[in-house]
Amino acid sequence: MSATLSALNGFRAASRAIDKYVFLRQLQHEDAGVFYRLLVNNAMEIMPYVYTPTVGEACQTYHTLPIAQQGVYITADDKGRVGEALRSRAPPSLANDLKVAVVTDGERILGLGDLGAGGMGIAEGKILLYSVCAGIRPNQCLPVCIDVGTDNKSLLEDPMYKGLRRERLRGREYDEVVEEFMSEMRSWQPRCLVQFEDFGNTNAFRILERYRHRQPCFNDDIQGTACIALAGVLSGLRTTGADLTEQRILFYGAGEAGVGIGELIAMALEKRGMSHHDAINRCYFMDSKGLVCKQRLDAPQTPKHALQPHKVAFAHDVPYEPDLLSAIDAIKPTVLIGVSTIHGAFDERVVRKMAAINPRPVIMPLSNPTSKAECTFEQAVTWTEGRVVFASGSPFPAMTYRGKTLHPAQANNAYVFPALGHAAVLAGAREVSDDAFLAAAEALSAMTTEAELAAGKLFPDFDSIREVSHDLTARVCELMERDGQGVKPAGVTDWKKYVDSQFWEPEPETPSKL
Ligand SMILES: O=C([O-])CC(=O)C(=O)O
Ligand SMILES: [Mg+2]
Repeated sequence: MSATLSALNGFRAASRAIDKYVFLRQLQHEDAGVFYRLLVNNAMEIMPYVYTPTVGEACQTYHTLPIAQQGVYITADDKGRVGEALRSRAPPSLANDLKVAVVTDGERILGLGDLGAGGMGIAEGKILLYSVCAGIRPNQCLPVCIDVGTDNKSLLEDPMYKGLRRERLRGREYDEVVEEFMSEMRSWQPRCLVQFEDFGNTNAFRILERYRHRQPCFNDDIQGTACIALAGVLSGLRTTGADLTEQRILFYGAGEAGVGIGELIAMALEKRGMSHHDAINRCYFMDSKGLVCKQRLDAPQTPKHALQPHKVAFAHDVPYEPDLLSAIDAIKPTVLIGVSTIHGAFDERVVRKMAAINPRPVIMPLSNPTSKAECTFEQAVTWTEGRVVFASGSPFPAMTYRGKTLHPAQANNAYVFPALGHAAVLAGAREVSDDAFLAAAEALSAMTTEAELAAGKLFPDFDSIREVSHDLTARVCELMERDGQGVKPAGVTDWKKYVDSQFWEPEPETPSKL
């Protein structure tokens, strides 16, 4: 039996999801060749165990797992010498050849909150997808966790916890650590991308604004999620035959994902001829205090209703609504997007209300992992009598309803961030603009076939992820060149051929191992 097949059997034999994760991580350490071949050849089956949702559990228990750390820790104690620490801890092969770093500070891991140094698991999980989906060589990739402490009390009290035992660094000192890190990354750029992952809301928006025009970087939770969600909405509308300009979109949750999606949808509407004001007015947000609206801007004297800066653009002149049901009644949304991390928030009354006002309600419970999803696929199908157009953040199984097999769509960021990142590297982009995310969303939706749409799949089959990423990478390179952000390397005439020549393939199985 081949080593890859025997590894596949071992993977399948592990019973719990976390055991499969540990099995794969040990394989990665012991035989990277077999590990990558296994992932590339079985992406759809294996992805949920190295990535969302299982990676969430791995981050929660990271310090207890029998796995070898792949990434590099930078800690608050490295302040003043972060660059040196990064260089000395990264594998020597990366010294002159680093293409992508995924960095987190562990403050908001998926919807699970502050997991401190356990956040390393998410950086290690996401970085794999650059190789498996978008063909960047594994030895040109680096996961990084900036450990500035944690505000998670149970971790601080856990004798096994290996991260810094202190409250999170904040303010100027925090910014200085990040600045030192980004400044060192500049020494590898422009042909090297930084992906920010799972930072807390306030830092995520601030850091992105500070660096997005300075060097090639993006935030996956704001921009990557926006891209895949917009692609899902566009495909959903292909299914129902409606137009984006006719939609009213209600977001339950107003953090990184929600605001990122709202801004990208507004850009898509502007491209279709709407004014900025009208476009922004199609997106409504609920946060934990109720509907985001102008009244809350005008009443800063009630601090419990005050709005954080990233929500202000969406504070429309509409009456305040205290809860989701009353907001649905008032706004009559055609699309409902869950980015709240509140399990079960789309309960039977909410989903039935969406079904009562829309012949084909678009419902997207995007919160991760599965335990945080606003509703399940089965609930959405049952409560809408099979009329829902559905995409979730974490995977759900297909189901039979009234004799028909229905497939859920998974709005998986993995469709977009690896391709966007690889494009930025190949085009030597000086920055990654929102136009690139908009173009990728439209292209990804257009790649979904009529047959896939008819089966409920709003995205191309995940088993074709390498072809999809290849195509997206080339298109985004073209756009970056056209917009003057990137350039063709000397001697290159055709982006598709160039992407092809740069697309890493895992080593084939050697005959001696057969
Ligand atoms: O990991 C995912 O699938 C999506 C994501 O970035 C998050 O939920 O933070
Ligand atoms: Mg994330």
